[in-house]
Amino acid sequence: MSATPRQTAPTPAAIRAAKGGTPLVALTAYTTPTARMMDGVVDIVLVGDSVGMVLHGLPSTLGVTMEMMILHGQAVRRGLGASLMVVDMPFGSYEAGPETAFANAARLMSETGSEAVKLEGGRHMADTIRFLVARGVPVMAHVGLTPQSVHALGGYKVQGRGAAGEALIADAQAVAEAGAFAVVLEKVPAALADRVTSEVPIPTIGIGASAGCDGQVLVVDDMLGLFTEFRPKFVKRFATLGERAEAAIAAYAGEVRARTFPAEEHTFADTAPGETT
Ligand SMILES: Nc1nc(=O)c2c([nH]1)NC[C@@H]1CN(c3ccc(C(=O)N[C@@H](CCC(=O)O)C(=O)O)cc3)CN21
Ligand SMILES: CC(C)C(=O)C(=O)O
Ligand SMILES: [Mg+2]
Repeated sequence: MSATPRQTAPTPAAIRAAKGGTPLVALTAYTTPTARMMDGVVDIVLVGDSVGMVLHGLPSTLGVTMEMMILHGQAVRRGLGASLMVVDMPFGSYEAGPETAFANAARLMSETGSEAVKLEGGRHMADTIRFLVARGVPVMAHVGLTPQSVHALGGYKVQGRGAAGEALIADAQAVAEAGAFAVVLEKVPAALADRVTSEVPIPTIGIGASAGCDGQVLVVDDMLGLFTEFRPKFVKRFATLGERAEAAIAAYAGEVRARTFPAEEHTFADTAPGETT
């Protein structure tokens, strides 16, 4: 939406209205300092349930709880003032029905201060999205590869290839018609992502989709090279901070063992005029 850092956060309505313009920039964040680094530089900050895999070592997003999303959401909120904050609804918190979904969405928003929630699913979640939107909960939808369905899908596979493309378009149309202000398209063929983007009236936010989407999202630890357990093809490493961190930790261990750290500059004399620390 803007090249220079934004001063105020866009509203969900502004995100919706940005369809077809300058691509929307989204990233995940899970902590205050990371949120501060991206505040106003990106349009949307997503407290993704990927936090379970990225920061907690879980094997999938299925074990992520409301309590985890609330704790990380509160941390991110403290670091943000000029980007829209969206919190993922965790597995099990919205699928049973609209009422349960509303209770949990309201809890996420009231306890974290987020402006919106995101949930996974297309046509089968349309009634729930409509219910939430009618009650003041802005909803970002997520179709294509929906990681909370990893076992039902049989892995983190490309979705919507061949004849399955029509069903994916119907999913994206359904969430738009239900009132979602944007939709994440994950791991779908580029040509399908372009078709969804041209046919669906809300912004498409791609991850493993296409540059033709109305915006892009990545997991921040992936693009910084901090998370290296697995690397989907759609991840570009804009930095290799993990390697640099490992080198720094090894250097520290070496200097401690060689007694070269701490050096004199890191230690304190018994008396020092004017020194208070
Ligand atoms: N660090 C991280 N990045 C993500 O993008 C991410 C998470 N965690 N956790 C939640 C979900 C899981 N996601 C994933 C996970 C794996 C692939 C993937 O492409 N995995 C394999 C292929 C597996 C297969 O084809 O069955 C790969 O090639 O790396 C894609 C999205 C996206 N989300
Ligand atoms: C990758 C994004 C879209 C997500 O859902 C997450 O980080 O959990
Ligand atoms: Mg997620």
